[in-house]
Amino acid sequence: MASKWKSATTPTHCSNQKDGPLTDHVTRAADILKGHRESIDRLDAILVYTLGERFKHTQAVGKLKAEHDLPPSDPAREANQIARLEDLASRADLDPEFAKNFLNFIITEVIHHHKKHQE
Ligand SMILES: O=C(O)C(=O)C[C@]1(C(=O)O)C=C[C@@H](O)C=C1
Repeated sequence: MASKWKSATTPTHCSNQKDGPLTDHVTRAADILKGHRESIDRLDAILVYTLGERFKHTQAVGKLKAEHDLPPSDPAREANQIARLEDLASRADLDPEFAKNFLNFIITEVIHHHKKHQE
């Protein structure tokens, strides 16, 4: 039975003979897929290390806020960050709505950490 992957990479004009043009296409597609996946893995590592760095700073901010009795959240700062990220996202060919949701997701976690500092 033909797999989903095979059908997605097999041109309609391709012959089904063993070791023929079909094999070439499949091998080429597998190489291309491997290259993309290697890039994706590198970029995922960058994302994880970048987030780790960001949380180091926000943990320090959380401590500072707790020590000085400052509120965990700063809606004005968040509005600026979101506007800036939406602009960056459009220039980076990333959906601005996705960028906004992603930042909000992270900030929600940060505020949760900040509140723990204040307990
Ligand atoms: O800049 C702050 O005051 C933070 O606490 C950091 C941060 C953020 O994660 O960027 C988190 C919560 C605030 O509402 C705004 C921004």
